[in-house]
Amino acid sequence: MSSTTTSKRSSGFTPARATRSTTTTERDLSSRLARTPAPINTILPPTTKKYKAPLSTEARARKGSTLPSVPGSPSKSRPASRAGSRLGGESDGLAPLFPPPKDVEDSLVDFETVGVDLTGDAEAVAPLEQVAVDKVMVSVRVRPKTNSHSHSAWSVPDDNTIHPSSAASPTPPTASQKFTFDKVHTAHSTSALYASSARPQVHAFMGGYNAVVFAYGQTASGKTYTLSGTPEEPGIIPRALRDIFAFIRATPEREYLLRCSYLEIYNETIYDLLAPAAGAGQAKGVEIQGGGGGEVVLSGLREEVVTSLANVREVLRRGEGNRRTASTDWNERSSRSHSVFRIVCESRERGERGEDRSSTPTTNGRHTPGLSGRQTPGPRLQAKGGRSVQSSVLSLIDLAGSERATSDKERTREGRYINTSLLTLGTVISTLAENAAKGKSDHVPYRNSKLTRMLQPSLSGNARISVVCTVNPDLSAVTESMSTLQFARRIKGVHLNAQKKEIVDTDALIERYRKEIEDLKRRLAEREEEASREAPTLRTRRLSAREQIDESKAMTDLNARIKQLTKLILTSQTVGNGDDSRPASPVKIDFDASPYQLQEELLAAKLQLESQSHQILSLEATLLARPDETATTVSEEDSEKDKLIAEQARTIRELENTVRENANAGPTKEQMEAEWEEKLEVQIKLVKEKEAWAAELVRQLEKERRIRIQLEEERKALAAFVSKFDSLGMGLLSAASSPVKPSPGGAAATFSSRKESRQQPQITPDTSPIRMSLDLAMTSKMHPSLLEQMPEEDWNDVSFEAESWSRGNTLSRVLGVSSKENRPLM
Ligand SMILES: Nc1ncnc2c1ncn2[C@@H]1O[C@H](COP(=O)(O)OP(=O)(O)OP(=O)(O)O)[C@@H](O)[C@H]1O
Repeated sequence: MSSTTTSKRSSGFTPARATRSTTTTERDLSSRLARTPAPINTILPPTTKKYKAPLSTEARARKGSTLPSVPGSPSKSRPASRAGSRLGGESDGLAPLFPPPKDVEDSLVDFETVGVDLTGDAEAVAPLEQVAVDKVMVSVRVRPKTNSHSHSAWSVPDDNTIHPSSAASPTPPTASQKFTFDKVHTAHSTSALYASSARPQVHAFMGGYNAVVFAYGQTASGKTYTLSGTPEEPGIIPRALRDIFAFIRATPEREYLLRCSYLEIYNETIYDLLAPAAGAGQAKGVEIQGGGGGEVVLSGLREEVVTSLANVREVLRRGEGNRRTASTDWNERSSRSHSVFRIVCESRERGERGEDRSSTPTTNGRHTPGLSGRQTPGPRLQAKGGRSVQSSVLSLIDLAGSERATSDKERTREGRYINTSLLTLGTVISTLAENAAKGKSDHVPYRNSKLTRMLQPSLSGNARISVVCTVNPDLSAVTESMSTLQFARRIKGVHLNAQKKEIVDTDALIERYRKEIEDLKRRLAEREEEASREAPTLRTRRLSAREQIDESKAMTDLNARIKQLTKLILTSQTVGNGDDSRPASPVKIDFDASPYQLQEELLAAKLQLESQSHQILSLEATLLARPDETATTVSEEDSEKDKLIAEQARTIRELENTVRENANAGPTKEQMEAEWEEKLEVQIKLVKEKEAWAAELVRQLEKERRIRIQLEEERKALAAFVSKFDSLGMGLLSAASSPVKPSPGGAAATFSSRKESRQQPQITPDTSPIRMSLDLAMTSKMHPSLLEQMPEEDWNDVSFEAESWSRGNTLSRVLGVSSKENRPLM
């Protein structure tokens, strides 16, 4: 069992179901209304027509009814009207005050059966004030047993009496244990209860009286079920709303403005259930102002203008969704607050075209009758002094139930607030009843709780009040049920004196709207008149295009505002059947539109028609011009298209696959970059090494080149010397004295033979700084030594300078001259 406070969302009723039944019945009603003069008000005196239902005590008594009398039921406090006596049958005309339909649908028939045929006789109208009820209407509803095997604690011997059953009390009930009320209900259905206990208040409200209906009782006794109901069994609130709209439809001589508000009193704070933040629990509290004998003003409470049943249902649903409910030891969805659904109704008489009838009095001071030719209380009110608007409030209250302390702290705290406010309500009621019974005027502690303070104007007399006390049939709840019945008995003693409220035109919203509409219409007419004074062509020439657009926009705006305001004011013609399920009429004529606008609309419609017929003609022509093979062409085209589409789809699939594969298979870009960076570094390192090696190689080559040059020079010098030596014949001389035997051919031949065994300077791998034998070998091959490059014949041509040779020990030193100086002599 959850102990959290939550929003109550599901209670309500099924719009569709409620709607269907309404539609049929209300259509019947409309047709009947068209045939017969419409009734003025359901709470007006009756005709001689039959009534099968419970009449008030007095009516029953007068009629000599066989029905048992109802002790303590509402009594008439004022004299019967002339109308009542004149109409015969019912002597005082009060009997149908609580018309008794079998079902809610029948309620609509009541508008006809209750109606008074007053055609042409204004004097026959019974003043509404004179049919005021001066006592609270009290009903008891015993909830059905949840366990069929258990015994009910209560016996209901007739429609008005209740006492403890033998299961609850073995001895016969004493007088104080027998309770008599206006009605005792035991049925599962709310239909009969609504008809007897709430509809009269709803009708009084529509007639200009404040009215209050509230449910009082122990927790889980059925208060919310009675007020809100279920989708299958609508409660008092949805039924009342349906009746309100039916009432407007049946009253063509008046126009209405309806506003709704929905609040709850939780832990002694008032919350607006329609405030946008209400659902989030952040709604600002509502303050009660005034109340000292006058009206209370609920400052900060949002009121929404409603124009249809669907509209008001939406408001109701929204508010119910924001109510605080929680699971308790006794009720799975217990209301943790008192909730109040309020409807404000402003109404006034209307003329033939909706204008203010009160402003067109006839010469004899009376007012022109409406279309139906029937009279309403309106003219009489007007005669009292100037324009007036009736304003009334209907409050439908679902009180939280009294309860014992629970194991849950939060629930106990809530329960304490609930019990305190209910106790205050009980005290207020007791004091009021005592004051009324003993003619006293003791202080009434209205201010001790928000609930009683808010109800002060109603409880102090200025409202029709109906209370439904709900009773739990369980034997375990006898004490609480007894206490509920005692409260019901006490409240029966409270005296009421409800008065109609007439407010001056400036205070009423309906009047403000009507005035604004009239003002807007006047401005529109002025503009039209101005426009019609000039010929259209002249006007078009005089005004610039911009001015024409502005003017047209201003006219449209004026018309839109007029329409908007007109929509808010409900009349029998404009109010829908409420379910919004009937398809809209194809032709909608706005009777409030100006001739100028109607002409404009007509012209636009004609132009649209013309252009549409042109379009149709040209389409027909195109169709005819098409060759017969259209069908095949079309199918071929279609198959081509299909192919193309299939191909495109395949390509897309392939591309998607490729993308997917690529995404899965290959390394990522980052990985590639890292890998390539590594490779690049290796390459750079290699290049650097090669550069270093190349530089070293160049250095070695330079060195070798210098050595070769030197050797070359030495060789040349030597060759020159040898040749010189030979030419001087010194070779033979020396050979004689030399231990070395001169070879045949002289020094040149010796030189030549020695050449063979000559040693070449080599760069070995050991000498290379980088020890790359292969490269070095290749380099040696690529760069052969200069000696090797010298052609063989050159050696033979070499001549030596004998003098140079003789001057030095070593060859170079011997030569001691440049190669140029030692150039061989030719
Ligand atoms: N007349 C009835 N017929 C059938 N079921 C009913 C009737 N009255 C009450 N119930 C059922 O009894 C249960 C309790 O009713 P409900 O919530 O209306 O009590 P409550 O008095 O509003 O309680 P609380 O004060 O805790 O909010 C609900 O399940 C409701 O459907």
